[in-house]
Amino acid sequence: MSEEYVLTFACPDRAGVVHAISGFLLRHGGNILQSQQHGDAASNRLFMRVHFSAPGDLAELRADFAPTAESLLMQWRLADAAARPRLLIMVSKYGHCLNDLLFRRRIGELPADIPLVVSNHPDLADLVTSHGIRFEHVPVTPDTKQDAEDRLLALVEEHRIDLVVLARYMQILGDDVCKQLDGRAINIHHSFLPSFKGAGPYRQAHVRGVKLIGATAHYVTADLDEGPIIEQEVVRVDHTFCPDRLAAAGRDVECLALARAVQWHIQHRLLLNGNRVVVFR
Ligand SMILES: Nc1nc2c(c(=O)[nH]1)N[C@@H](CN(C=O)c1ccc(C(=O)N[C@@H](CCC(=O)O)C(=O)O)cc1)CN2
Repeated sequence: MSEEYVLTFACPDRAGVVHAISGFLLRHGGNILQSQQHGDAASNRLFMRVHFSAPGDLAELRADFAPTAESLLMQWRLADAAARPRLLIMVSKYGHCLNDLLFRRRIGELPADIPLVVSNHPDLADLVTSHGIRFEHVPVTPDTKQDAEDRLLALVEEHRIDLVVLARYMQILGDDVCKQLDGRAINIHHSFLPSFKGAGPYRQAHVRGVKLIGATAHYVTADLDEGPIIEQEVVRVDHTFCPDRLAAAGRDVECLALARAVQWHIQHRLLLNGNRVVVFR
């Protein structure tokens, strides 16, 4: 019986890479469903995403592909396209992005399991439990920050989490957590980065008198709001918008940018290229 898989890789760009991929697929009776590639001139690296169907199993495919990947100096991943990833969502007091993701999961648009939601405030417990999902309140103070982050990593391990989603979580994660979650944590920043990093971007935007505000979904790194950008969305504003109205206008674009980024990550459409992201939409 054929299963569906997604092969993603990056490697030094050279003649013969696509030939090697097609040879691998032919050996396994593979049928390409979607293939995308990007040749990055600056780094002379080739990025590819190949969605294909093939009989056989993941372990067998991985074992057969490994020597090819090694010979081409590939950074690669071969995933089961039907596997349901496990998400841990983190939130503070603003629940619009959390609510949007929970709704998308409930209607089947977001094909992922959400074993639990973690928050440093109790405010959104009812929303989470109304979806039948565990809510874990992990308060954060300067004295408890390390314990809170240890707890987070323990929960990630205990629940076999594939992706941590910071859905307007308003605490800065420490260097160790960021290292442990490298490439596996996405944040929604409520500005059109690189403008207005850090706290209070809508207040900053109001002071600056901007005519566009936006939201940026990015991978989390130790450098606050500097992580590789995955998706951005903007909305027009004007001089009549106070900071609260800017925040209200921003809510929809925050939800949209984050939902797209999470969806693309779990569909294996995102490949890191240094501090940039190749997005095979
Ligand atoms: N290591 C990282 N941690 C976090 C990131 C990140 O990119 N790297 N993104 C933030 C989210 N964020 C903006 O999107 C953000 C959150 C919090 C702050 C901030 O100054 N927080 C204060 C406390 C605020 C409060 O208690 O209400 C602080 O931590 O001192 C700025 C930006 C999530 N974490």
